[in-house]
Formats: sequence, C-alpha cells, structure tokens
Amino acid sequence: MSERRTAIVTGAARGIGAAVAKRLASDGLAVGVLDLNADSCAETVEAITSAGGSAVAVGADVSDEASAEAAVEKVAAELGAPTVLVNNAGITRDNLLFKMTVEDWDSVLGVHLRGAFLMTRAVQKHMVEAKWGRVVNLSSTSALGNRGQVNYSAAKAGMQGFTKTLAFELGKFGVTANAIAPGFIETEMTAKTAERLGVPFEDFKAFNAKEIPVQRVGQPEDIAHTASFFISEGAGFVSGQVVYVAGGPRD
Ligand SMILES: NC(=O)c1ccc[n+]([C@@H]2O[C@H](COP(=O)([O-])OP(=O)(O)OC[C@H]3O[C@@H](n4cnc5c(N)ncnc54)[C@H](O)[C@@H]3O)[C@@H](O)[C@H]2O)c1
Repeated sequence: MSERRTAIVTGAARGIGAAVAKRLASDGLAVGVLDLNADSCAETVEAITSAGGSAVAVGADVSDEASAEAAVEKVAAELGAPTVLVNNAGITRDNLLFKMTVEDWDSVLGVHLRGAFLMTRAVQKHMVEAKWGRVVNLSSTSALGNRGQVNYSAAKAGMQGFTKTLAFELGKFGVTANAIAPGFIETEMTAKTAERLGVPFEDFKAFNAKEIPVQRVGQPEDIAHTASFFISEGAGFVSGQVVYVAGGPRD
C-alpha cells in the first residue's frame, strides 16, 4: 500500500470486529476501533499498538446520528481521513414473530441498517474527496431466512441491498462496496444463542459443525481474511458482491 489508509471498524471491541480491526492494522491501515463504549475497545487497540500498528478507541452508538458523525470526525482528526469502513456492529433479539416486540424489531434494524446508513453517510465524504474508498458490510446467512429471526433476517437481507446500491452510487468516486455473509462464527453472539437455547456452547458448536460442509464452525479470522481482500488495492474491480463465508455454498 503506497500511503497509509485509515479504516473504521464498528463493533470492534470483540468477536468478528476485533479480528477485522487487527487484520486491517496488520495490512498497514490505521484503525478507528469503534464500539458502544471506548473502554471496551482497549484490548483491541492494545493488540494493534503492541504489534506496531496504529489505532484509536472510539465510543459511539452507530444507530445515533450525532454519535456516528462525531465518531467519524474523531477518527479523521486523530488518524487521518477514513476511507475504509467496515459496518460490523450488530445485535440479535431473537423471537418467533408472534412473540416479537416492536422494540426487538426496531433495535435490530436500528443497529444494523440505520447504523450502517449513518456511518456510511458520514464516511463517504472522505472517500469521495480521496477518490478512493472501501465499504464492507456484514450480512449473514440469516439473510436467506432463519426461524426466530424475522428482524435479524430482514436487517441482514437489507444489508445486501444497501451494499449493491452503494456500489452503484459510489463507484464513480473509486469506492467499492461489498458484503460478507458469515455462517456460524464462534463469538459471544453465538455463545449467547446457545445459552438462550439452554445448550452447552461446545455441544452447540459440534451440532452446527456437522451441518457445515467443511465440518467446522467459523472463526472471526475467517471473516477478517475476506474483509482484507475486499479492502485491498487490487480488489478495486470487485464491487456490489456478497460473499458467503460459511464453510460451504449458500444461495
Ligand atoms: N457470529 C456469527 O455467527 C455471525 C454470523 C453472521 C453474521 N454475523 C454478524 O457479524 C457482526 C459481528 O458479530 P459478532 O458475532 O462478532 O458479534 P458480537 O456480539 O460478539 O460483537 C458485536 C459488537 O458490536 C457492538 N455493538 C452492538 N451495538 C452497537 C452499536 N449500536 N454501536 C456500536 N457498537 C455496537 C457490541 O458492543 C459488540 O462489541 C454482526 O453484524 C453480526 O450480525 C455474525
């Protein structure tokens, strides 16, 4: 990479976001490590800086307009204009439709879709100015439908449409937009699902691994690897794509 770029990774205190932040830092980018609470980002920032990289912790709620915009400007001021954005922050509020509350619906669409919209709108001006940019959005295999997740499935399918439209609108500014749709990844999110179902996490992982063609559950680094490809200089002709990183085919 000829000049150092700055990235923002949302939901980067742990799980997939933390792995993506560390990977982008090892690829040579300065990284705004964003999560709800700046203190929770300390571990990710420390891992990056102790390896010789550059990172700053940013506390922000991506679903709040003022908070998202302030976060982008903080990163711009401390690390330089961000031209890479990974919209990774996410939550689940699973329930069957008849039991799902409006709060369950609004909070999930709020973090994923409203959050990705607010963050991308705030970052795009830096990308347009630089005539270069990379947006990577986290979708999910749940975009194809998953029992108990009407809110999450709608949000993750929405991320795909959002990504494709970004690719159309921003392409002429040298900006690509792509989505990663992970299958089962071992993180707190899936650990909490196991807990809610009353199944030990080890059993839950083993059960899921049997259904996955490569016979294992995914790790956050599997997603970080794909994000690294999408943000690379050489991937400038790849845009509007959704890659299922799920240990097997999905459609
Ligand atoms: N784990 C999986 O199996 C899986 C599968 C498909 C897609 N995904 C998606 O990947 C992304 C990361 O998932 P994960 O498993 O690492 O989850 P996780 O729960 O381990 O981490 C999510 C992070 O997002 C942060 N966050 C939540 N709301 C936020 C907000 N409003 N503003 C800022 N940060 C916020 C949380 O604090 C947390 O640190 C999510 O978008 C998730 O939907 C995960």
